[in-house]
Amino acid sequence: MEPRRRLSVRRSSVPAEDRMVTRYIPQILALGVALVIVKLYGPSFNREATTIEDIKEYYDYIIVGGGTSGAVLASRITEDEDKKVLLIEAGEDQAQNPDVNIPIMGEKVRGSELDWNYETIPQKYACKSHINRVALWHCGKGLGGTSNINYMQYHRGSRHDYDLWAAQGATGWSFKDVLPYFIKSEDNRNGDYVRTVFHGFGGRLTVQDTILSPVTQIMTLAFKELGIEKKDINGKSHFGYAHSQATIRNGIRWSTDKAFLKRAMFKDNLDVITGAFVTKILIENKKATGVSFRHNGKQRKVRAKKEVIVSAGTIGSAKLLLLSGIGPRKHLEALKIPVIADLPVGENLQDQVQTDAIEFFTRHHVSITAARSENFLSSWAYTLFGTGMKMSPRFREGTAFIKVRQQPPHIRYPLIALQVIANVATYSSEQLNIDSDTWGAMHDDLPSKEGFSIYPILLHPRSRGTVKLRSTNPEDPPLINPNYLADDADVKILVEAIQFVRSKLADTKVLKDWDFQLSDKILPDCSEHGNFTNQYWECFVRHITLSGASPVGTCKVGAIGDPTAVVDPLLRVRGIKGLRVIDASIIPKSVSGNTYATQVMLAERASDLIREKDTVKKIKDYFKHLISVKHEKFKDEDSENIDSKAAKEKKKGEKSKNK
Ligand SMILES: Cc1cc2nc3c(=O)[nH]c(=O)nc-3n(C[C@H](O)[C@H](O)[C@H](O)COP(=O)(O)OP(=O)(O)OC[C@H]3O[C@@H](n4cnc5c(N)ncnc54)[C@H](O)[C@@H]3O)c2cc1C
Repeated sequence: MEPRRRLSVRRSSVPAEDRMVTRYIPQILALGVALVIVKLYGPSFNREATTIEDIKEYYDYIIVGGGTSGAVLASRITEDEDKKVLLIEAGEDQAQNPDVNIPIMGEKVRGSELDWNYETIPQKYACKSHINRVALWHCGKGLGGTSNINYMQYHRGSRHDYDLWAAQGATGWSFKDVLPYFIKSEDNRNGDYVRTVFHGFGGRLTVQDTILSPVTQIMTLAFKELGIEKKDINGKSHFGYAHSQATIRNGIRWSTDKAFLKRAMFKDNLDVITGAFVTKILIENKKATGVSFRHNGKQRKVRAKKEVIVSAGTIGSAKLLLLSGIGPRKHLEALKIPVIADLPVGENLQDQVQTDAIEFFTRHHVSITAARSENFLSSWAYTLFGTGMKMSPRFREGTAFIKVRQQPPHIRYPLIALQVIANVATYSSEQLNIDSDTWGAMHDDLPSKEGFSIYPILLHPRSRGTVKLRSTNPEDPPLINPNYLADDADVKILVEAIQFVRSKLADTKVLKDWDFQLSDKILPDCSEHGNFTNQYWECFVRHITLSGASPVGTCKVGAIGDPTAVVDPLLRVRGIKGLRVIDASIIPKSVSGNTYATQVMLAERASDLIREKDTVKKIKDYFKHLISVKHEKFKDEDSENIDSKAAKEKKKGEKSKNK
C-alpha cells in the first residue's frame, strides 16, 4: 500500500529565513508587548508623588498649578538644591494614561475628567447656533495641565509679537530676549531647522515632524501656486506654509510633566501634591505668605518663606487672585471680598477665534481616518517605531500664516492662520455644543469620507473679554466672557480668510487635479443672505464661533505703573510682595500661533528671574552680536518684504506726482 501522504509541509521545504521567523514568533510577540508597556507606561516609571502627610509646614516657594508652566518652573527652580519647593496641582498624575500618551487619542481626553470643561457665558455677538449661545472651553487638569490635552503644534509667535510686548512696557520680553529661552528647552529633531540660528537640539522639549498623509504635499503645492511658500515659520519669516511640527518624542505626547517634571520628582527639594485644590492665597501686610487648599475634603494651609507662584492658567490664575482679594475693586466689593489690591485681574481676556471647517472632498485616499490609524499596520508601526498615523496630532498636517487685504502696513505679523487637517467631519455637534439640526444640515450625507478641512483662525482678535467670579465659592466655575466678535473688524478678517480658501485655494490646479470638491451646503439660519456672499459668511461666523484654544491676558504683564497691568516685567503682582503669576494669563497680547511653545519659553525665563541667574547670558550675548552686525542668518524677512514694498509704492507715487 502506498504510504499516506502527509498533509503538513516538511520542515526542510520551508525556507530557512521563514523557519527562523516562525520559531521566534512567541519571542517577537513578547517583545512587542514589552515595547507597548515601556512606551505607554515608561514615562512614569519610578515617579513618586508626595502624600499629604509628607507636606512640610514651610517651603521657600509654593507653585500653584502643575500644568504647562508649573511643571517647567518646579523643575528649573529645584536645580538650586538649597531651594525647597512645593508644587500643588488640583488634578492627578496622568503619565500612565495611554489616551494622553498616544497623540491621536486626544479627543478622548478633551471633555473628560482631565479637563476643567469650562463654558463661556452666552455670547452677545457670536455663537448664535450654539446651545444657549455658549462656547465650550477645554483646559487641562492634572500634572502637565493643558499640555496633556492640546494639539501639540509647535508654533512660536512672530518676532514682532514679542517686540510689541516689550515696546508696550514688558521690558525684557522682546524677541532677542526670549529667543535664547525658546532654544534652551528645544530638542528639535529636524536637522534642517537645527542648522539655523533659530533652533535648538538636546533640550527637554522634543519637537518632531509629523507629516503623515498625502495632504501635506498637496497643500504645499496648492499654497505655492498662490505664492505662499513652505517655510520654517519659527525662523526668519512668519508668513508661509509650515509643515506640522509637534511636541512628540518617539511617538509619545511630550507634555511638560514628561519633559520637565519627571526627572525633578526624584529630587529631595521638591514635593508634588496632586488632588489639591488651592482656594486662597494667604496675604499678610501685603505679602503672600502661603496658600490654603482643599485635599480629600479637608482644608489645609502651607506657608512660603520666599514666594507664592501662581501658575493656574488664564482662567485659574485670574479666579484665584480674585478669590484672594486681588482684582477690580468694584467687582470684589459687589461680592463682599475685602480688597487687598485694586488691579485689573480678569480684564483683557483674548481668545483666538475660528469658525466651522471648510471641507474639501475627494474620491482619492488622502485622509488620516480613524479606521486607517487603527489598522494592524498602523498599530505595529506605532508600537515598534513610534511612528505612523497613531502619532498624528489629531490630523494636523500644516498651517499657512497669511497676509490679508485688510492688514495695516505697520502690522508685521500675520492676522490669519489656515490650519490644515487631513480629515473631514472631525467633530460632532455635542463636542462643539452646536444645535444638532444646524449641524446636521451642514455635515450629514457627506459627499465622501476622504478629503481635508481648513480652519481659518483669527490670530489677533480685537475684541476683549473678561473673567469674573460667579460667587465667593471657589468650587463655582467663573464667568468667562471672551466677547467674541464684538469688534466688527474681527468678522471682516475671518470672512476674507474664508473667501480666500473657497475661491483662490479651491481654484488651484493641484486641488483640481486631485478632484477636490467644496461642500455646497448652506447654513439654514443664514440662507437669506444669498449663497456664499460676504453677508452670508458674516452671518455664518456669528453663528458658528469656536474657541481658538489659546486664551491669554487676564493677568497682563506691563510696565511698572501701567494701570492696565497686573504684573510687572519680573512677573511680580503689583503692590504685593512675594507673589508672582507665571502662565498664559500674563501674555499681554495674543501671539501669531498657539501658546504652548511661548508658555514653556516664558516659564524658562521666569525661572531664571526667580533664581536671579542668567544661565543663558552667553547665548544672549551671541545673539546681541548677530543682531548688532545685522547678520544674514538672523535677518527679519517679513520687515524687509514690507519695507521694500512700501519703498516701491512711495517711489511710484513720487513719479506719478512729478508727471
Ligand atoms: C484643546 C486645546 C488645544 C491646544 N492646542 C495647542 C497646540 O497645538 N499648540 C500650542 O502651542 N498650544 C495649544 N494650546 C494652548 C496651550 O496648550 C496652552 O495655552 C498652555 O498649555 C497653557 O499653559 P498654562 O501653564 O498657562 O496653563 P495650564 O497648562 O492649563 O496649567 C494650569 C494648571 O493649574 C491647575 N490649576 C488650576 N487651578 C488650580 C487651583 N486652584 N489649585 C491647584 N491647581 C490648579 C490646572 O489643573 C492645570 O494643571 C491648546 C489648548 C487647548 C485647550
